Amino acid sequence: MSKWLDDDEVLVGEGSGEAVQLSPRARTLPPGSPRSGHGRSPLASPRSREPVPLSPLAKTMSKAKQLFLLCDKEGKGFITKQDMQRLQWELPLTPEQLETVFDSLDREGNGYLTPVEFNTGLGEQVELEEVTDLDHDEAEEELDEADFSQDPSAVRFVNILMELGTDKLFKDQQELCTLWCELQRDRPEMLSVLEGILVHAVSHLQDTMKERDSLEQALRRRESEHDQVVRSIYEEMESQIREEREKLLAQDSIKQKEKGKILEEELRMREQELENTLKKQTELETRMRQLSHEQVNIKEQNQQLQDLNMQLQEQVERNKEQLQAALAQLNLAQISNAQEQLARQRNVMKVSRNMKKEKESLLRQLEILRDMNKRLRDEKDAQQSQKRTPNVTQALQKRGSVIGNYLLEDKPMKRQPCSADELEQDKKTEVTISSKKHQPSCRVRGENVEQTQTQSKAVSTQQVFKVVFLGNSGVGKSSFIQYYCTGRSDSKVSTTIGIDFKMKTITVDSTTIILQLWDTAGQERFRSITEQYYRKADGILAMYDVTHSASFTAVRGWMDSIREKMCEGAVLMLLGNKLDLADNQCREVRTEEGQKLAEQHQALFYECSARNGLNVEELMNHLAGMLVTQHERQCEDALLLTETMPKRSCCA
Ligand SMILES: Nc1nc2c(ncn2[C@@H]2O[C@H](COP(=O)(O)OP(=O)(O)OP(=O)(O)O)[C@@H](O)[C@H]2O)c(=O)[nH]1
Repeated sequence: MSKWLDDDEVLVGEGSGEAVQLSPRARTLPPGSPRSGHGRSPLASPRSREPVPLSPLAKTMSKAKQLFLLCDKEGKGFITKQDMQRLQWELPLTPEQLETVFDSLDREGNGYLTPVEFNTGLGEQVELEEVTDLDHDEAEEELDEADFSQDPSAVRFVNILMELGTDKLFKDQQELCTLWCELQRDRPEMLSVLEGILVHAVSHLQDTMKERDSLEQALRRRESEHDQVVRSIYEEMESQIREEREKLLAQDSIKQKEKGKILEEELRMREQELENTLKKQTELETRMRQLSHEQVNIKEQNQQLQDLNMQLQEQVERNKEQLQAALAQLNLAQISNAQEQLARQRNVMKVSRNMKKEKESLLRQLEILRDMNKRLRDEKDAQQSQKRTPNVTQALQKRGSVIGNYLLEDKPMKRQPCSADELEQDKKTEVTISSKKHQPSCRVRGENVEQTQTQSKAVSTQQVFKVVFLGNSGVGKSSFIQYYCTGRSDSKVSTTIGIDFKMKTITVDSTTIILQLWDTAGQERFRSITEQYYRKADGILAMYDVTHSASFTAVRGWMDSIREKMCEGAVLMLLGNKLDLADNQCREVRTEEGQKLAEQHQALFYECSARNGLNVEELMNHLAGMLVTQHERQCEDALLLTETMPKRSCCA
């Protein structure tokens, strides 16, 4: 144990583990001491000036303290069973033995050892060993005593010591005995001095020992008090630490709860975001699938289009070839067209020449009519005057009213030619017509002029009405006229070029009238010619094909144009032809549409068939009646106008 302490220090104490340093006390012999003893007794020994060796207990305490510090490396102030295991490198003990030592030291059984418990317990254990060691030393001393008991002087000295009661004080009695023997032999006078010194020393030693004992007791008391104080401080500190720990735990738990709530909220938000993200992902995947599907479709379509493109390119090539062939044909057609156009121009020139001639003839007819009108007035005046003076009649007649002569002689009037060419070409179709009002006769061209009624009497009731047929090419104008005039239908009717006409004589309410049926060409190129004819027509028949909507669309234009240019008082009729085909799902123009258009233009409306003659007769009778009525109204108006006008101006 001396290796842990300096030689001049003494550690005493028990339980607390804290050694109390006592100042080294010089235990010197009085001056003049002959020689120092051998080791153990301080008396008259040269080594008595050396520091007093430590007591076993102090050494134990010091050792215990160091062992405790070794275990409590962290400086906790106590050690556990695990800390105790660190001593297995310092002490020759196994871990199990160390555990046993710990259990024996931990008398309270709380699982840890304070420094007091450790040092006290260890000290007690070491004391037992010391006691054992002391017994061993005593045995050795007894052996030594046995050595010097043979000397009578030594025996005597021992007896003296025993008498003094110091036999227990000096453990190294052999040196004293040797000193005693040497003094007795060499300086017997010094024996009394030695004895005095011994007595003095003994008393001093005894006092010192008593003082030491009292100090040790005081020290133990203080140590126990200190231990108690330290223990109470420890306990207080432990309770404070526990409270603080609980407080901290409580604060931590509140904070952790708040943090937990925040984290839960955050977690919820994250979950929401995650759900949204997952939804978006699902949508995107769906969209991706759709897109890929569409892409596949588009690829297929692309492929198809490429194939189609190839086919089209091939077709284009073929078409190019065909186009070139067509161009060649077109050139040929253009040449033939130019030739045809020349021929048409010639025809137009011819027609216009005819029209000019017709105009001149009409003018001449007008002149004749005026002339006749004048004569009729003269005759009327003559008749009136004859009524008043019957003898005058004969004279007037004689004076020569041309009309009167014609009437008396029953001589037919010479007709004025409508068209010079036509009159020359077809002389056999002459018809002599006259009227009560002495309308002039006229000669017309026509293949089927029907003379239904001719009266041999001088006064004829026949009137001529000019009826013009209009409409697109192919609607059946020529066929209609053909059927009306002949009562037959002909499927092979050639298209009309320019103008053609036929005549038909009919009787309406005992009035015989002649209908001049003007058949116009429906082709657009003759439009300007046809317009000339319906300007002065008495009746206009605008025709369309009920099985051909384009013809109905065209007839609207015709109707507008007719309305603009037709004479006042002329009768307008809208005709839907080819009614025989309307039942075979071929009808393209409904009856209501035709009626509506007719109403818009204040026109009569019929649907008919030039093939089977449906409604043909009826509508023409209706038209004729309207014409007669209209004519009579015009005549009445004219008569009224004439009567109201002064005679001079009338004649003029
Ligand atoms: N089924 C049927 N066919 C008709 C009728 N009317 C005329 N057609 C036929 O229609 C075709 C044309 O008839 P056209 O009389 O030449 O016609 P369009 O209006 O005179 O013709 P353009 O002279 O060119 O103005 C002929 O083949 C006729 O047979 C009808 O009522 N019924």
